[in-house]
Amino acid sequence: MSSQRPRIGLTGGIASGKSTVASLLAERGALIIDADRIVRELQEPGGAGLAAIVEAFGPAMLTPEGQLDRAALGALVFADDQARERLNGLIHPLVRAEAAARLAAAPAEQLVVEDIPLLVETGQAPSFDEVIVVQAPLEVRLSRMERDRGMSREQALGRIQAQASDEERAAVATQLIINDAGLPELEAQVRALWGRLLASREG
Ligand SMILES: CC(C)(COP(=O)(O)OP(=O)(O)OC[C@H]1O[C@@H](n2cnc3c(N)ncnc32)[C@H](O)[C@@H]1O)[C@@H](O)C(=O)NCCC(=O)NCCS
Ligand SMILES: Nc1ncnc2c1ncn2[C@@H]1O[C@H](COP(=O)(O)OP(=O)(O)OP(=O)(O)O)[C@@H](O)[C@H]1O
Repeated sequence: MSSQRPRIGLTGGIASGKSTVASLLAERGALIIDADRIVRELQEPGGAGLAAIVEAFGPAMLTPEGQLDRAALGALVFADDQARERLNGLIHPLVRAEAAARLAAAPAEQLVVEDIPLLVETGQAPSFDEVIVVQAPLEVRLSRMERDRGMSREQALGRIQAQASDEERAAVATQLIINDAGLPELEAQVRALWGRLLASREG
């Protein structure tokens, strides 16, 4: 077995099925580093991310209990490119530092998959040996966002437009997962991918 662990990234547009793919890989033994989860931890009261957000956008971004008002910040940044870029500039360096620390601390024998929704947007693709891209049809993604997150179609489209296109992500993918059918079909693709990742590690 090679001693050098491959760097594996997992990405895809909002509601494409990334977290589902991450869970299926975790079931097979991958360690998942979840960028969205790191963001949420940084945004807890007392976290460096929340302090930076309040400094940049003001106390209107807090609920009366002192938590991040996600709806208020989301309404601002998904309607205003400049505000979103400012938020990204504050949060992304903190996320990268925390992800790097977790990667360094991971057991050497375990395959680590970094689930990073904005991997392509943040220009990180060249740092990865593998870029797994999950894609699902636009209509399916929109109805998931309306169903699961109670978003209007306009809000859902605003988020999709704040991200890279399917073509941009496909251009840097080493593995495309097309999530356009049911869970058994998705599982079959993940099983094949896992076999290839293990084989390339051993090869
Ligand atoms: C704006 C916030 C408060 C909205 O919170 P909310 O609970 O509504 O959404 P959540 O955090 O669950 O994000 C859901 C999805 O939205 C998309 N998204 C989130 N932030 C961004 C962004 N800055 N640009 C483009 N898409 C984004 C991603 O696909 C993400 O998976 C939150 O997304 C946030 O703090 N974003 C900034 C940090 C970031 O860039 N996160 C993305 C992954 S590193
Ligand atoms: N093949 C599938 N068949 C049925 N439901 C699916 C399938 N793939 C994903 N889903 C469902 O679609 C929803 C969105 O999937 P998931 O949370 O994995 O997407 P995501 O890309 O991680 O989303 P986000 O960007 O919002 O974090 C979930 O409710 C999930 O159970």
